[in-house]
Amino acid sequence: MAGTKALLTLENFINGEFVPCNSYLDSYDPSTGDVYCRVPNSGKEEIEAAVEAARAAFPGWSARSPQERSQVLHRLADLLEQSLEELAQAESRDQGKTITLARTMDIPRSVQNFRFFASSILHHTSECTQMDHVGCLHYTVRAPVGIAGLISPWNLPLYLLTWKVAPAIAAGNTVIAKPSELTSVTAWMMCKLLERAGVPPGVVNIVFGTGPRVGEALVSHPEVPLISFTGSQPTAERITQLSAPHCKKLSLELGGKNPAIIFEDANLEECIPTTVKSSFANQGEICLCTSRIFVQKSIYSEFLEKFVEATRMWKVGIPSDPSASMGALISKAHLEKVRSYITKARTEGARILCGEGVDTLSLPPRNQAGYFMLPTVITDIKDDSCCMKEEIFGPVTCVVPFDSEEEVIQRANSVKYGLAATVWSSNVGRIHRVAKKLQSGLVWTNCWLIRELNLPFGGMKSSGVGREGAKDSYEFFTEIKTITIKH
Ligand SMILES: NC(=O)C1=CN([C@@H]2O[C@H](COP(=O)(O)OP(=O)(O)OC[C@H]3O[C@@H](n4cnc5c(N)ncnc54)[C@H](O)[C@@H]3O)[C@@H](O)[C@H]2O)C=CC1
Ligand SMILES: N/C(=C\C=C\C(=O)O)C(=O)O
Repeated sequence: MAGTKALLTLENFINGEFVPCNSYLDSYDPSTGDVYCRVPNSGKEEIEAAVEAARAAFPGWSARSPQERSQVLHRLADLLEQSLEELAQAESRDQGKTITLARTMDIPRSVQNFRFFASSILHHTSECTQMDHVGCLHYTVRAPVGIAGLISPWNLPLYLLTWKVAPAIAAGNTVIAKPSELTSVTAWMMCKLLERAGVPPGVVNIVFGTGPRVGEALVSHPEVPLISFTGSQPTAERITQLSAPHCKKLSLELGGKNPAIIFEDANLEECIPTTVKSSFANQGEICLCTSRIFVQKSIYSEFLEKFVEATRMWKVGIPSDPSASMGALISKAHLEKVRSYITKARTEGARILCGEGVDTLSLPPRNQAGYFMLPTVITDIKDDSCCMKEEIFGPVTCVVPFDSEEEVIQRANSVKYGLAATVWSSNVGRIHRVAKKLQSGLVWTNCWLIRELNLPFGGMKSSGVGREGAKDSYEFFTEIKTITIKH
């Protein structure tokens, strides 16, 4: 444990109050490798206290009208927006992402998550059918499920936490959230705003700590009937096992091995910068990032040359540098894992065209121990290489050629994941055909990461179970009942 004097020390937020913990974890600044924060190392005891608070708050909160809950969400969105700069600085320091990304994407999207669900909760309708021949009318009603367990990852900390908290409380649930132990700061900062927004004590409880300890205590708790999780596939498997004895409702948003398919009639002027971004945004630490680029043979050489040139312009810098496109990776262990894939690719005879081991990264002396690496492009790699099959979750992308539409669809679908694909072509018929055949929950054509929050978000195959979005999140966070009236 590092010296604790100047360290930022977080506390759990239970029943509307900050509560100290008797044990703490070190949290690192990814840009320097220094410990700068202490995160509560909570366990069963803290989960018990949070469950008690959430249970007590449920009758009052769930009885409020959607309009009343909506107003609270709007107030919270406004307060987050007023703190945008402070939150962006904190997110960038805690996660290693650039300040520019935190300012323009993470925090604005967190604000938008509350505004979006504050609005969408007002517009749901229920179903009604009639059976005149037996004198019956049938209709459905929905009710909040109860205490929602929300587990979020380290790559988009506040963005993904609020994407769960907002729909859960909008629908009338009370929540216990567990952010990643690697990036807990902005969740803790949000807790400071809850009372002013009018969130009653116990409606939002945030308990910090590790997955195996506090995460499992939350998942296993019999009074938490639903778990919404975003993270890795092995953790999802564990959560599924622990939930099974209780038949919990599960929403699992997992990883990807996302293909970009680039046909010879693609507009490369748009495709290249967007594919650099889709490969390396947030250090490649977004489940939607591209990591396999299939390019039609006739334009392969041209694409590769221009893509590598554009990748070399994707500036790696310290997170606080507003001109940087990429900051530091989340942790030393993760950096080593990502690098190990490049070593494996090299051993298999693949070529590294730029980045790790090819180009030189220059950093200020203070940041030499930070978790930085250059965006890396691999080619001459086989489809069955681990770099083409496994989620690397870092700034590494593979580029390979293809001949025909049928072939590329089959190769794009040949991994266990099915989250997000991009297709680049100016032939609209082909775009529809290919998009339809891809085993992918999301297909972006001639663009990437343009989000329509109303529509279903999520993956197929090992990329997850369930969808999130206006209607999908509402359905997940409520139980439906069918009522029959004989008249
Ligand atoms: N959204 C995504 O697709 C993400 C994918 N990943 C992938 O996962 C790999 C490992 O990253 P991790 O941080 O270890 O991801 P993870 O899946 O272990 O962590 C995500 C969240 O789950 C919690 N958690 C971990 N074990 C748990 C358990 N047994 N019960 C309940 N909660 C648990 C963590 O504390 C964190 O809050 C990454 O290299 C990346 O490939 C990681 C984060 C996000
Ligand atoms: N779930 C993830 C990203 C979601 C993005 C969005 O909702 O826009 C992830 O990277 O884990």
